[in-house]
Amino acid sequence: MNSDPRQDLITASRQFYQLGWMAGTAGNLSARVEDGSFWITASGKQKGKLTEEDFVRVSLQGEVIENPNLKNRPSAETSIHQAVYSLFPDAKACYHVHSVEAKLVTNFTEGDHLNLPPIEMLKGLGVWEEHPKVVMPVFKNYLEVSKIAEEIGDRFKQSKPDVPALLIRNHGVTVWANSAFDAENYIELTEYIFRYIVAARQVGVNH
Ligand SMILES: CSCCC(=O)C(=O)COP(=O)(O)O
Ligand SMILES: [Zn+2]
Repeated sequence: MNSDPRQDLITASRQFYQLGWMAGTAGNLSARVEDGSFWITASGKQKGKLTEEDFVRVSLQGEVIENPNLKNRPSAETSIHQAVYSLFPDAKACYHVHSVEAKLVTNFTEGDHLNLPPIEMLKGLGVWEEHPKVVMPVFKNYLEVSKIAEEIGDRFKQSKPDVPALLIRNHGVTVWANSAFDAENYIELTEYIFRYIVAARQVGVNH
């Protein structure tokens, strides 16, 4: 585990910003350190040009334990990162982005999950079956973010998801992984899958 993951987070954030997945201040990224606490983007920062001062280190319980700029507040969505790290103790990074497609696909289901197409890219998310029937959980988007985090905890304590990712309706996608490197891959893979779902609809392909 990288003892200070902020440069990895800065690089990933810049790339996602350039791809339009973290437009303006949208999205938040975090990564854990040895003691179980995690560095997370401070709230409201422009995601294309973060510096090490634009992060806050918080404990698994959400207490701020290191803050290079006293004007910083942790991301408004820190409680979701806390829920993810509590549910998945091996997770070392948690990335949340707001692409257009991640929002669009949540309108293709009224239920609490999205069916994923049986495409090769699922292997990158750990699904190696021949004809996979895999879903991604979809959660309601509450103004009170702690309610989203609570519902994530309640649902995933009952049963773990097929893939290390979840959607929040009309909001965005969140992934978690054992390293910052894998979390970046998972964001790229999920975004590809969402683009594929949107494109398949447009040309009338039904899985
Ligand atoms: C313009 S984005 C609205 C808030 C949000 O959903 C987000 O991902 C960024 O919030 P943060 O507090 O982490 O900057
Ligand atoms: Zn968000």
